[in-house]
Amino acid sequence: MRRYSICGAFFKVTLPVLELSEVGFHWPGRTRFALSLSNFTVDKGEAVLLLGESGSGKSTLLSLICGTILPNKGTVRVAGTDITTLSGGARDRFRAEQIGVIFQQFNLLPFGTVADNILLPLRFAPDRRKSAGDAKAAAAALCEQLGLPKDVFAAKANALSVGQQQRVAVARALIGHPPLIIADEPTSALDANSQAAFLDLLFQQTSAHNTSLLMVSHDPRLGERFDRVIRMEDIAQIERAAA
Ligand SMILES: Nc1ncnc2c1ncn2[C@@H]1O[C@H](COP(=O)(O)OP(=O)(O)OP(=O)(O)O)[C@@H](O)[C@H]1O
Repeated sequence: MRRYSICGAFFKVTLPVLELSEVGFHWPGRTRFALSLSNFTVDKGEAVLLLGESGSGKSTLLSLICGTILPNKGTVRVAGTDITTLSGGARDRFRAEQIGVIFQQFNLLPFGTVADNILLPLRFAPDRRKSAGDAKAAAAALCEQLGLPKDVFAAKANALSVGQQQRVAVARALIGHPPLIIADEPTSALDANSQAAFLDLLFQQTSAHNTSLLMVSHDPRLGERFDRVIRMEDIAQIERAAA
């Protein structure tokens, strides 16, 4: 938070948790897809749904936000830090500290236990570990809040149902309260009832900690649950050269 003084009166300004400015990106060696985006922000505690057709660059944008790829130009600020200025290793550590990621296929360690999977990001993120407090107890509490039975805590991830794996993926993203949660189509494989239940769980947790959420989906019906709905074409220009 910054404080500004105008005519002696102080105003507090909360910086966005995410801010991309004047970003340009194309995949190395590929000239057929280029993304440019002048400005996009997500505020603290805001839940934003990002819609877009297949191939419109949604996952590419999430990768730029997570710093797994770098833009050719522009800035990507997460919690006030321009991640394009960080080295590869520093970016990995920064991501582990600041961003909880829920992948489409959950990306759990299949032979790791539920506890191993939930605690994984804390291994690379000492500040997030501190903020989790007693990490094992925090993981167990998240399991309980997310409706995972106690006896699954020591089970291997590959022995869980899809719904249980999804809850583990949510717990892994939430542990230690990172300021930003990124979710890439986490509900695409679910029926309508399970989608609603998943969003209930996610919103309960993000609201409790004023966490920002950016979720990608193909499904505009989810929009009513979010503070803001945007389409890729509203925020980015995509150039697709002919083959
Ligand atoms: N690792 C990669 N290397 C090269 N090109 C890629 C890579 N990943 C995606 N692309 C290309 O970038 C473009 C946008 O793909 P992206 O996956 O970001 O779209 P999307 O909107 O997430 O699609 P979907 O909804 O189908 O997941 C496509 O032309 C795709 O072929």
